[in-house]
Amino acid sequence: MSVQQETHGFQTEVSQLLKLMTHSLYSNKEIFLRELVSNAADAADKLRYRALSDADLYQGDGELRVRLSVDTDAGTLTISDNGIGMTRDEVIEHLGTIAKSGTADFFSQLSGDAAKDSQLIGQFGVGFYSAFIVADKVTVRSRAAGFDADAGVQWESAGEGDFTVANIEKPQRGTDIILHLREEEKEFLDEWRLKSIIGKYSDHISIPVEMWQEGEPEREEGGETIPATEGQWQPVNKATALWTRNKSDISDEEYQEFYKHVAHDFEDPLAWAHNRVEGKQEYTSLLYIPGRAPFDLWNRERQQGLKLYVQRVFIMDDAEQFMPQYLRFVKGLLDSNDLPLNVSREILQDNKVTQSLRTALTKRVLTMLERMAANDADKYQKFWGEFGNVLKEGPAEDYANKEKIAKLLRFASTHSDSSAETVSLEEYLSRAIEGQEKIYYIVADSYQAAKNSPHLELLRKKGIEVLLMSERIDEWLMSHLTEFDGKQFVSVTQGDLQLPESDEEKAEAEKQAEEHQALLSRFKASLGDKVKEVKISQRLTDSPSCIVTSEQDMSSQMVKMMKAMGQEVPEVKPVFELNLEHPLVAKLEQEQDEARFGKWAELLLSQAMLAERGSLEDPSQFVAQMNSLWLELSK
Ligand SMILES: Nc1ncnc2c1ncn2[C@@H]1O[C@H](COP(=O)(O)OP(=O)(O)OP(=O)(O)O)[C@@H](O)[C@H]1O
Repeated sequence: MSVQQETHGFQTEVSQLLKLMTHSLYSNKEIFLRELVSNAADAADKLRYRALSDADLYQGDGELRVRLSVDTDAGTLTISDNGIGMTRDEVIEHLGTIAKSGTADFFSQLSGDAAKDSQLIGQFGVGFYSAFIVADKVTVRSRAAGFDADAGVQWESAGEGDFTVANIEKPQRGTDIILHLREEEKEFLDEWRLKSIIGKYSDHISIPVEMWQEGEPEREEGGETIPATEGQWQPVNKATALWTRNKSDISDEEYQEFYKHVAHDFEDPLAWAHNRVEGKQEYTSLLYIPGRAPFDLWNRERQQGLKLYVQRVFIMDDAEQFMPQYLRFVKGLLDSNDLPLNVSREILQDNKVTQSLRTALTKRVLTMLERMAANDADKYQKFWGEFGNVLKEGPAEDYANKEKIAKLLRFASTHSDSSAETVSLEEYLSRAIEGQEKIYYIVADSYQAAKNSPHLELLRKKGIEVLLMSERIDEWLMSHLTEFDGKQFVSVTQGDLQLPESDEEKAEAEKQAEEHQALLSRFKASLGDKVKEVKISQRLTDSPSCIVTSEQDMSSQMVKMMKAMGQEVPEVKPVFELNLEHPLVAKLEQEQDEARFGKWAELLLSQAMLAERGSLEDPSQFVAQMNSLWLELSK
């Protein structure tokens, strides 16, 4: 008997997800069981946690477990737990909406191409809704811990546009998920098939997953009477929390499956580190590097962090205090013996134990990445492709580990002709030329702009490698990364390059500066306060001129970034550099007409500004000047 039946529509994204799932996950249908058992285990964890402060919640039933049962006549498979359960409001909220921020954006990216979308959906996680991969109707009966039998609720849906909810009597606490299997999915009624799926995906779940074992009548065997046995629920998984077992007893597959449970991911992780620490601090950690960035990695409201256990008892999901922001992609768990069982987010916030755990775990992740980089370059490259831009936040956030993080960075460079970020700083230094004391880099709007920048000309000629950066985060990174292995970073668009040069070269440069002092002064007089200074360039071979910013000023790239964020930026006057070898500059030196000289000088400056900044304050003036000179020349 049910009362107060209501019909609700699914949130649009849920309807989209349901449609997509049935089309794109057909090749790996059995994962629905992993997802539902994983939810049941989470529900047990949550109840155990709540019961720490209110033992009455167990209502005399503290043996938490999941049970699978089949009804071959009805064609149903039921996954039943005695965990925390759900109230009517919770059922409506949790099984009708997706509570992740950024979900709508995510769905707007889907292409309609099943193969592509199934890749994306793995990033998203399907959880409960995976029930509809194999069922054409799903009934959920739940009763929240702490309520009486008449507070049960029933949810039912055919997975199309809507679901119904009604109040019911439910004698036991917890949740039953009843799958009305599609005609072609009846294989999931088979006991052996179910056992093998549980063995494959759910061995590591810390509560028992049980199936009913029929009793046997009394029988005679070899003249002996074997007494009748009664039917009973039998566990079919190992039911010990994976991280409490010995490393040597755990297979890679088990680690991988456990990852999918804690991370709600579909794909295998790239690497993991499982450590038990005893002594002053006692804890076990199991940390994973995912194989792919989640869809909401850059979403500020995204939940992140480790699952926290205290003495084997689940305390909370997404404990973000144990990892710095720049390692926010790390998944896994921490089981501490030093934190109190009643620990809350507030207590964690400024707690000494938290601090030292965070330091230790950060180090573990960095070591894991170092190992990956050293032992499996391909894998590391995959990691870098997914999470490199997050790791670049590291030097700004974590001063103590700056050098370690710097070693893990990868860049594009003039050494290869590819935009792929593969060059490490150690590799860069191993190719430094004789006398090169600096690490040269350029930050530009795109790889092409960086690669073709006139500022690189002389360095190219001298065979000095330059790191080419063009990600949004790079300017920020470089404002915090000032040296590596005792060598300073130098932006090729800023200040003095301090290139290695011989005594003759030095003497030659000084001589040139003296000889052409008049030209420099003429330029300065003509351009006035449009420029800070006019200099002979050390960087150019092919271009006539370029602008650079002096070391104390904000770089052009930083100015652009601040402006894009709507910030006021003080005007930065460029240093104007001339290439004396260039015929245009040589010609100008001969120019007698001061007015004409002025026009040429302006034009050169505008060109250099355009090449460096990508835009001009007054583009139409530039065009007019150009046209007028052109006309004059063509006379
Ligand atoms: N067996 C259950 N007992 C109690 N609550 C449950 C159960 N199954 C699901 N829920 C509730 O429904 C919510 C949604 O479940 P769902 O599996 O869709 O997402 P999730 O587990 O939060 O994350 P993911 O989608 O990544 O698996 C859960 O967070 C939980 O609150």
